[in-house]
Amino acid sequence: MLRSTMSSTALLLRGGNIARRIITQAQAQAPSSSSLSLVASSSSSYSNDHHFQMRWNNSGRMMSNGSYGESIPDEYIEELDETEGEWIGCSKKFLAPISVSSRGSEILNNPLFNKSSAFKSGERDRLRFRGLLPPRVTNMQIQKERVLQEIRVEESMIRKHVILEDLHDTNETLYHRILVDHMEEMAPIIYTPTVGQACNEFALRYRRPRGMYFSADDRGHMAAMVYNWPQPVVHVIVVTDGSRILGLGDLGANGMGIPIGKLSLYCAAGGIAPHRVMPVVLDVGTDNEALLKDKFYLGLQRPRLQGPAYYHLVDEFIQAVRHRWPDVLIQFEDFSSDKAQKILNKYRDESLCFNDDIQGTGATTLAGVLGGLRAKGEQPTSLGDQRILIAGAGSAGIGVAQVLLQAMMEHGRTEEEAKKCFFVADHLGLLGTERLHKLSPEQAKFARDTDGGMSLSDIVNKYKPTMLLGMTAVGGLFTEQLIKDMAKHCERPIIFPLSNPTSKAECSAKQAFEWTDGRCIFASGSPFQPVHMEDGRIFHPSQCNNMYIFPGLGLGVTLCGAKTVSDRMLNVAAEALANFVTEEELAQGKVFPNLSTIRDVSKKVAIAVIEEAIRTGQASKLSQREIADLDSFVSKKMYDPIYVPLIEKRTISI
Ligand SMILES: NC(=O)C1=CN([C@@H]2O[C@H](COP(=O)(O)OP(=O)(O)OC[C@H]3O[C@@H](n4cnc5c(N)ncnc54)[C@H](OP(=O)(O)O)[C@@H]3O)[C@@H](O)[C@H]2O)C=CC1
Ligand SMILES: CC(=O)C(=O)O
Ligand SMILES: [Mg+2]
Repeated sequence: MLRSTMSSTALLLRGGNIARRIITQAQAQAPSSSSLSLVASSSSSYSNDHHFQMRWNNSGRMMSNGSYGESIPDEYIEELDETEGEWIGCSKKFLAPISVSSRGSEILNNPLFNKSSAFKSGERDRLRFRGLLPPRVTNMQIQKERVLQEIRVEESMIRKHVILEDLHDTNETLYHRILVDHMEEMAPIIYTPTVGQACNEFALRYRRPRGMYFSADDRGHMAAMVYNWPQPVVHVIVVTDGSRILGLGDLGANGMGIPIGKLSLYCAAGGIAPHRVMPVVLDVGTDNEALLKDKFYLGLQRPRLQGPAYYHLVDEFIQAVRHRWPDVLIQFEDFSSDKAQKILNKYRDESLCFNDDIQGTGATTLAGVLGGLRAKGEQPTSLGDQRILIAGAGSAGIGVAQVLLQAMMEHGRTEEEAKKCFFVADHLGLLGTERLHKLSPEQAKFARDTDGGMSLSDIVNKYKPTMLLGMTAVGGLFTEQLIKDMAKHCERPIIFPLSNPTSKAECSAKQAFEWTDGRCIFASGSPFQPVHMEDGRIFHPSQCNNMYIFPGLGLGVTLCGAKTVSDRMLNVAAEALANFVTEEELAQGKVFPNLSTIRDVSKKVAIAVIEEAIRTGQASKLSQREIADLDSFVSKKMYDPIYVPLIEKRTISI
């Protein structure tokens, strides 16, 4: 955008490219200007909130915020000239420099700032590490190719994971660039299924600190401990107590791999800046016998805290982080189901938090189910006509049931009518009212008056469900007979084995397609390869994983300043995700968009969530101008991993 007056020209720019060329362009357009102003909104890197101005006058003098000026150093211009970037709209994208107080090897050892061989010669001099790097300067593209080559020649998924996490610990910008550009290939490495193995082997492979640990021994210290975190502002925390990591059970402090993996997705898929996230393990001990005896295990080797002592510890942690960062979003992740719902119920109305396994999974599955109905040529309103068998009555199973129930009610069903659509089973069979006293209030809602204890197989044959959703963490639970019975009663059954990692999936994609002769609509928690049938048909399984919801949900609520995460927000997030699936994808049997589009998905989810926040008066941070163009506002705020010029703090302060 170019604003011009008689005496000055201001360019409003975003992102990054070449300062000198911008100035030249502006001079050409406004040759009579006596001064030029570049207003660079640094949404591009490091920050969702840095915003500063740099001004140059026509004789090449640079003034920061108009108040202080000096000549632009030649090497600085040269460096910006060489910077990669792209044009945005009619204007040049400008890389807003980051001023740093560190120097020399401190910068090279800081993964947020390090660019390794991509540091230009001017930066090497100014920041005093000339000679500490090999002389040849390469760009990010070359670096990316080298890492991709290293990953691709490696066959073991865990070794690929190690390569990527090493990069994460040394150069976050390159790490996130690779995730953004190759999400489909990288997600199974940094996330499910490989993150399961990474957690199992976390202590063995421990290298560098990442995240924070609050342990049972830290009681009374947490309010002070939060100030040990080096970043002044945190937007998103993912916290686990390690008690139910994927479907792998109690992994104690080894569960740290999950918050780290989820937050990588927050940055790459959701556009939250990496220095604004904090992975956390609440180490309350472990009941995993093997870990209690493992000499390499790094968590507390004692039984888990239980009862009031456990909840006091959780509370101390929440109060501590809220004290330092009142607006931070807390995502509860992989807490065992007995604790998960209680913690959520306690904090959900008073602070910005949600439980990903309950609510994120619920919203994601709703989107998949709506996609499935579309694929069958049915309207969303037909949701309330479905018969839904949910195997697994833990956080995930009940979370999905709650979100689907809510959606049915939004489509006009009463709660009593909607509840009749559900058949929820645990390892004792169908939840029935005869064991209400043993069920949580959330489970009790789905208990049926008749047939309590009925097996999955009997439920399928008696009630002829149209959907079979698995959240049991029991690999192979969906047998050939069960799936064939589903297909006998329903032309196009929706079959979602959602347990993670792959070894815990209730059935594989190949099994589901083969046993239904290709008629099922399939999605799984962990990814499966396309299935090639003997008759030559190819089926494309989708991945139904909460990664499609939480990054956008988090982006939306943190950008708009929401105080809580409401049920409606989950519902609109699910609809935004469902609407993103194209007719072409549906025709291929996919009910989720391709992972390569996940940043766009997250943007749409964030916008839907913000619109809901605006509707309910929760969007306290937004100006009228931002509200008027949410698409551009959210796009601008999304972190994009590109190298930003580093300058010494004394030159310009942000
Ligand atoms: N795809 C995704 O996005 C997500 C997937 N998940 C996955 O879902 C799974 C479950 O998570 P969560 O709910 O927290 O775990 P829980 O352990 O709390 O729940 C598991 C449930 O499965 C039941 N179950 C166990 N065996 C059987 C059986 N043979 N038949 C029927 N039900 C059985 C358990 O019953 P009982 O209590 O009686 O033993 C329990 O109700 C995990 O594998 C997790 O990775 C979770 C979140 C998101
Ligand atoms: C995906 C996820 O959150 C889980 O399996 O727990
Ligand atoms: Mg989880």
